[in-house]
Amino acid sequence: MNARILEIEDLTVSFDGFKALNNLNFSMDEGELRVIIGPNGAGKTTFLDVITGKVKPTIGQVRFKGRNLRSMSEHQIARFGVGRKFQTPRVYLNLTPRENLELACNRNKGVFSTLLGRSSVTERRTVSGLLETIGLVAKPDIQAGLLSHGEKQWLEIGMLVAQAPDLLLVDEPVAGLTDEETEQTGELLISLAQEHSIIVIEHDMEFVRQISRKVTVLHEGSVLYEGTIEEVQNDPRVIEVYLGQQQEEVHEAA
Ligand SMILES: Nc1ncnc2c1ncn2[C@@H]1O[C@H](COP(=O)(O)OP(=O)(O)OP(=O)(O)O)[C@@H](O)[C@H]1O
Repeated sequence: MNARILEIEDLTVSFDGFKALNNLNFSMDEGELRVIIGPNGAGKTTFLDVITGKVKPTIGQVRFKGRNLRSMSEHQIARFGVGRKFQTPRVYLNLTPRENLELACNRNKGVFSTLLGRSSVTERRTVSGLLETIGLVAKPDIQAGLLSHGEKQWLEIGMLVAQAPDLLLVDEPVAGLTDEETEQTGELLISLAQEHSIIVIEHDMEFVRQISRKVTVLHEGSVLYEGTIEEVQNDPRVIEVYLGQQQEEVHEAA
């Protein structure tokens, strides 16, 4: 059995008395690719905020690699192995994909020395490996601003991977992507899951079906249900609070 990478016990986060997370319990093993779904306001973003240290638990604890994160700053937690990908890509648009990845590989060595100096052979090999992983071998030297939205997302994922995080948190990676880009993003995350533990928050159920092994459903700040995608889709409570509403939205939009 794999070791636990993340263990969350009795976690409550209150904002002025309102419980965004309410006595939440959660755990995942090393090497898992876990998808988290749930209606708007369920607490998904707050859940990621607590893992990265942006928000501290009001009650309860988050243990990552066996260590309670309470006393650690956001920066320390990032260095300890938690990488986070936000919804909007945060890449340097005026630099090329190769330069963006070089910066990420050298983040600890200082930005200016990287821009001015030559990268070492090892770093170049790492960068070319990353370009291959994220499917940008054909476009290493164009301005990142000219990449499609999906390609920018992959570039940012590559920049996170360059930091070799143990746990990768990915917030709605396929919002606004084409069907083809969505599928390629799924393939990328599945391939990364061989070396990293990954949590993905997503609303796109087609995408969830593509990538997921185990799905956690959040509702009103707690775990409502956990299971395979088939189990989740057939659970009456999940249908009532989330999937049923999604169906209605699709019909209304049609
Ligand atoms: N800083 C804050 N102060 C007060 N309330 C907050 C704060 N952050 C989040 N909340 C509230 O906590 C609840 C959970 O919010 P959260 O953003 O975590 O949900 P979510 O599941 O990510 O929703 P969405 O899918 O819409 O992004 C919401 O009701 C939100 O209004």
